[in-house]
Amino acid sequence: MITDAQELETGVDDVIRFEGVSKRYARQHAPAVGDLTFSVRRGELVALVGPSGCGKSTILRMVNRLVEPSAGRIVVDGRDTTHVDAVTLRRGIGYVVQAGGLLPHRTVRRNVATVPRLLGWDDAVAARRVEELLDLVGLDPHTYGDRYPAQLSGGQQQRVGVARALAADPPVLLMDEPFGAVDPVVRDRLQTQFRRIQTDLRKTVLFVTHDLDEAVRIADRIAVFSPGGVLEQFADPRTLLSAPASEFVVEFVGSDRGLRRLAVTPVRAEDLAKPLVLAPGDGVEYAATALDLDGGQHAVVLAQGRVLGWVARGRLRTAARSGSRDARVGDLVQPFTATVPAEADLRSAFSRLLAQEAPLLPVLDGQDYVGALTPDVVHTAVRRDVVDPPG
Ligand SMILES: Nc1ncnc2c1ncn2[C@@H]1O[C@H](COP(=O)(O)OP(=O)(O)OP(=O)(O)O)[C@@H](O)[C@H]1O
Repeated sequence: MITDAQELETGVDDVIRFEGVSKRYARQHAPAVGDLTFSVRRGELVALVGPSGCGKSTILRMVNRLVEPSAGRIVVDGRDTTHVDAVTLRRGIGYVVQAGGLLPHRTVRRNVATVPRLLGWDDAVAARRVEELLDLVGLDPHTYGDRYPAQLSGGQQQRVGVARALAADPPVLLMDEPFGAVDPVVRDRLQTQFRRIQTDLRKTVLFVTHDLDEAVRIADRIAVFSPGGVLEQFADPRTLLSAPASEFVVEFVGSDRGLRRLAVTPVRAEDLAKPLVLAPGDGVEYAATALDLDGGQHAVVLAQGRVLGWVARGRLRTAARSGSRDARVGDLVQPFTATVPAEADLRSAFSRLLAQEAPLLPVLDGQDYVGALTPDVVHTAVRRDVVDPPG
């Protein structure tokens, strides 16, 4: 039992706090984790990354006391975990492992209901909760509820694992390589879906992954560890990629960190290109002259604030030279096959740009045109982060 006297002060927002925590396994010469101090705020997703054997799983498993620290203490929600009965502690903390860690002889429903049953929930309440959670993770309860884990794909098993960890609505989730056992396409989908769930539920999450790109995509902050569980840097993804704090982190994030940074760099209105804007009714002679004066190679064609497409300077010149007095910009306009939402990140925006023929893409805030994305815009935005790192 926890008494008020045992409640420990934490920073208002700290839900998990490591205070000088070390772990030395029996018969191991070097510590797996050495003198670790850091904390995770309420509603935050922190990814633990680092090379194999650097102590990530050990750190995670000390939170729910599957591994006991050799020194220091871990405070969860204001309580020193060593003062909480380990079984009670574990029931209050969701735990997701690779491949879902499902019980093979239990149906999906029974797997998800594991903790509610242990907590003695009423059967009807638990059953309702199970349906709700399967829906949340995108599995139709009627189709999948009565299947056994072996009758599911890897990605589906993983989703059941997430549903099971969320079943008793724990404030804290520990996830150990949860998407490690599925192929990259499924992994991508699971990450997106989990990020969406997390935006709604705002759990406090510790997430172990080998995959730096996964961490960059889903984490609010990333903790990079070197062998011996040494915390090298703890920062938001953009700062980590823009301003690595040590040689070890530079090496770990790799020479392509500029590319990785695209995923966490927003498209900013002030960076966008502002090509000449024409109307479909403008005559081609006027348009060709205007574009010459503007100095750009392309113009965007708008009608009542809506994007119709683009025209190239060369095409306008040719049409103007051919002397057709009635020719209008609207006759030459080429539609965009894609647009970029203003809230997009540069990685998705740039990949849309690469996938189509036009040398620029319109960026839209809702339906409104706010500027154009070009390769130069991408370059400027990424360079700015290097010169002027965030945070
Ligand atoms: N039960 C154990 N007994 C002895 N040594 C252990 C035990 N569990 C882990 N270790 C050692 O502790 C160190 C850290 O292991 P841990 O599994 O925490 O690392 P990790 O970063 O999660 O590795 P990986 O990314 O490969 O899963 C390793 O050197 C490992 O061999």
